[in-house]
Amino acid sequence: MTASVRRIGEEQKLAIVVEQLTLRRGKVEVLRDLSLSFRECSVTAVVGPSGVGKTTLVSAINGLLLPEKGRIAVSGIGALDNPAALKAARHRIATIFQDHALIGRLSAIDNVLLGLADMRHPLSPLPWPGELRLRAAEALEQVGLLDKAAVRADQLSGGERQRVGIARALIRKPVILLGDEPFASVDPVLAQRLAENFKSLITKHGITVILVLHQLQMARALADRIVGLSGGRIAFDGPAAEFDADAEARIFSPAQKAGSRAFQPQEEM
Ligand SMILES: Nc1ncnc2c1ncn2[C@@H]1O[C@H](COP(=O)(O)OP(=O)(O)OP(=O)(O)O)[C@@H](O)[C@H]1O
Repeated sequence: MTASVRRIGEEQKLAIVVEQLTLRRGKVEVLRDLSLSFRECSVTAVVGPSGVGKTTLVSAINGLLLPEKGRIAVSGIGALDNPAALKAARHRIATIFQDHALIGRLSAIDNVLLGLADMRHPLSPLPWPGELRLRAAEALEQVGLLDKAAVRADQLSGGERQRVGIARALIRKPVILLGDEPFASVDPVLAQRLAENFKSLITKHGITVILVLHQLQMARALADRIVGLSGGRIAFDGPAAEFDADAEARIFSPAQKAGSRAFQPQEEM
């Protein structure tokens, strides 16, 4: 066992340790020898050009992608390298997905309850118990959507669906919350409100949060720390307040700022 993975049991302040992580998607090596750790109750924004591997990193932390090399350890669980650890991680980590991943024909509240799907048989015909419905209603209230609880997800706006996705993550009372562009489809004014509400929720519940964010203004406002990825590696790692124009330029080349994909991941030899 390597030093930083051992440290997770001893150093309570670390919630997650990523150590020398290398991950390939198809034939492309997306993340290369990446090491970083996340302190408990911290809010980290992961930024970088399109295709740089932000989603890949989040998917590795929530156990959806297994590292090819290196390891990921979560406080209280240890390395996520066996089925028992991955199962335990699923109980502690919740993820808000980029595409919301809602079921259109189900109501908002039933979609929120899907966050607890592992608590009962997936084909159970029984209604959800009252106390869990109450918990779902509370989660909807936290994102300001209680009045839409009975509305089908496919009749909600993009921003409302996004908020249902956030409520579905919150209902799990996660210790670690991962978000892949959680405010992407919300208009800027609502995104600002939602982000403020979100920040007070995570502060209140002492959750360790890692968010992939495209909007740098949002990253600076929401996060304590920014991690900037470029070329499969960490190009910036520091307090959000220090993520200045130079750091931004280092990560986003002018071509990428204009929307083209200048980043070319290293092809397999
Ligand atoms: N299922 C997959 N199979 C093969 N390659 C993939 C797969 N998913 C992603 N990739 C590739 O892996 C690389 C990293 O993708 P990833 O989604 O992690 O990037 P990202 O930084 O989150 O991008 P974006 O900001 O556009 O969401 C990209 O080059 C992408 O094309």
